[in-house]
Amino acid sequence: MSRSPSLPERPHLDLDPEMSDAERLSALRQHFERMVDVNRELDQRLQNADDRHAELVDEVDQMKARNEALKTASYYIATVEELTDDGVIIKQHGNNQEVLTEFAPTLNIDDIEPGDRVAINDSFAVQTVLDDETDARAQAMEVVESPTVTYDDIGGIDEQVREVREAVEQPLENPEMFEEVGIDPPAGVLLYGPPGTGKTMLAKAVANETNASFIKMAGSELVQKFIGEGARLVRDLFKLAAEREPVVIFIDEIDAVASKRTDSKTSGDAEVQRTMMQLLSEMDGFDDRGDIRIIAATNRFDMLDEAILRPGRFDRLIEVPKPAVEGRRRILDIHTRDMNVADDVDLDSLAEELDDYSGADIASLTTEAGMFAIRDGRTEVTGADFDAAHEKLSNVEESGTGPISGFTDYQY
Ligand SMILES: Nc1ncnc2c1ncn2[C@@H]1O[C@H](COP(=O)(O)OP(=O)(O)OP(=O)(O)O)[C@@H](O)[C@H]1O
Repeated sequence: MSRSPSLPERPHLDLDPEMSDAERLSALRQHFERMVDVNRELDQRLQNADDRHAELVDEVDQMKARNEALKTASYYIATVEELTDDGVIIKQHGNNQEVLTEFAPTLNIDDIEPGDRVAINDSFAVQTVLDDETDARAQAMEVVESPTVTYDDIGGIDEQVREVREAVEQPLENPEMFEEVGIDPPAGVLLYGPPGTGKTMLAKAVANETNASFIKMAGSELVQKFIGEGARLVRDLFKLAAEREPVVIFIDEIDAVASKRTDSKTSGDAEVQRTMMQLLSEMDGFDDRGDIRIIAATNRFDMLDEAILRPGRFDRLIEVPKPAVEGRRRILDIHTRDMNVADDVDLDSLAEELDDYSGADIASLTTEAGMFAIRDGRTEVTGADFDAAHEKLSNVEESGTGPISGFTDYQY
């Protein structure tokens, strides 16, 4: 803060008793003029201080207004259910409480429809209609117009690729076949198996090969990140899919929203249940959804609620295991095809050694081997680099500190 400048010096009147009257008069006149100057300066300063005071009062008023606005801005979020003659029925997010309430007079009732998200104050009166949910949607869903993964990028799970193609590709490309034969195509495909075995890749590759868009939603995020919004986001997911046909919907970690019912009645469980019920109801209305195929994935098959496995829902189960030795060899091929690999690298014996490695582990191994070469200032990756990478990843396994996905014991 700046200090105010010191006050002007008070003029001093020095009258010598020896002075003549004329000299005295002149001294008094000069003194008077100096006093007038000081007075003028003080006046000016007073004026400045008044101006500054007015400015500060203005600032305080603005801060008060902003503070008020901030206080009243802590609204709750609700969804409009129905507009009635007696008022509007809203449902609060989080606790699902239904309330008959009214709109703030500033809102135009004609702009509001059932399904709109609104902000409500402490007395439940609707204050604002919120924008479309595109933000939450964008955060909760990964949308890829045309994924680039192809079946050639996936190794060691040929049988699974074939099954997924049959269940997902056929209904998208030859729907008339199913009509002629008189059967419904599988509604949903559930891929289950340990992490990092290529489940996501498989879903992306199918979308790519059928020129479909790919929309991914992670079950865990629905219940952890978007608390209270899971059911709505599931509804949005299917709405968005309908806008983008043909499309492959991929729900990763479906166990997070579709695990067996527990006895506890905590609100968290209730929220998960609501999300699952929404998913089931969307899937049940699937017949007339046209070019939408749905694939889910889980590492925890044992946890799944049987309700989601009923016919018409996820009725095609495909296990995606860790690759056997030939699969590992193929995955090594895939992940080294763009690498500058030295002649001494023996991928056959490496594949033998990588027992229990998932596809993702093999991808990490090749990257790690490349890093060893780079650290050494080489552009060619040698057998020793692969050995060093293997040893490093095995140490990670022993210390149990991951990132290696395949080394955790998952029950599936
Ligand atoms: N079968 C495979 N062939 C080639 N690469 C693979 C294979 N499986 C995994 N990978 C590699 O591992 C990465 C992760 O695989 P992906 O995300 O498909 O596994 P996931 O089974 O979906 O895992 P999670 O269950 O953890 O979601 C891929 O991007 C790829 O580099």
